[in-house]
Amino acid sequence: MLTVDRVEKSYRTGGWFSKERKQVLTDISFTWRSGECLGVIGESGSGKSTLGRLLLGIEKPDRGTIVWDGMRIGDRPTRLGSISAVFQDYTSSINPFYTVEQAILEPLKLHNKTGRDHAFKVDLLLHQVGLDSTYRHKYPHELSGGEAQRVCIARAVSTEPRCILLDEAVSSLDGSVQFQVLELLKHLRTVYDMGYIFITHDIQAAAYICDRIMIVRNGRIEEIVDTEQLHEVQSPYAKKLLQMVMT
Ligand SMILES: Nc1ncnc2c1ncn2[C@@H]1O[C@H](COP(=O)(O)OP(=O)(O)OP(=O)(O)O)[C@@H](O)[C@H]1O
Repeated sequence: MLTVDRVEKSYRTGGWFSKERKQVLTDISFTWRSGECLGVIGESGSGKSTLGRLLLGIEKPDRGTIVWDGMRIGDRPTRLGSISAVFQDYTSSINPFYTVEQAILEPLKLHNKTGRDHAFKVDLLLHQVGLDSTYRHKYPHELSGGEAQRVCIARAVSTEPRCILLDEAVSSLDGSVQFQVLELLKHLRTVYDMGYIFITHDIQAAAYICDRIMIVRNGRIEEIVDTEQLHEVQSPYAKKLLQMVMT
């Protein structure tokens, strides 16, 4: 379980010596339950990716705590094997000089988990994301957007984390490919018994894959709602956001 308690985050604006700061996240508290898919939706600039970086321990909050099963997510041993990530920009997510096999093995090496059976493991992961063994020796520039994102997903899954944070992971893909990757994520979730934190501005994609949806506005949580009750959101902002996509 991931518990976020009264998290605040601001960034310095202006130059190095400026004392002015922009508040990006304010009083963020919620819980991610093991195995669930929690959507985080909001308009551009609402602080979704900043929240994602804090949840991954890449950045620290100014105030508040983020705790994974009682341990701080900022501590490397806590997050290794617990949470991994897939980002929107799949082209820069993979080292251009790495083959697909090297890219997939990278996190396993970090975990000292590369055994003699690594070729088998890569084949299995490729198969699970819908790619065949011939992809092992390809380079990123030889992949389509959908294929590259599948490789990123295989890499995120390789260490068998309990949660994958997906930050706009399907947003750059076109319609049918987006749908295929959402289907793949649904499938992998059952195979690996894991959950997701699904950051997106796309309510429809979130509604398709998520159990609960957290609506973020100007760095604050506006509302958290079960996806089944999405049409019953309470706050005027959430209602407006929904109307915009439903019409
Ligand atoms: N490292 C940083 N330094 C300064 N300001 C930042 C930094 N990262 C984010 N911000 C600011 O924080 C605000 C929220 O950005 P963030 O990327 O978290 O929003 P978002 O909801 O993910 O937006 P988008 O959907 O467009 O990616 C923005 O105003 C952004 O300019």
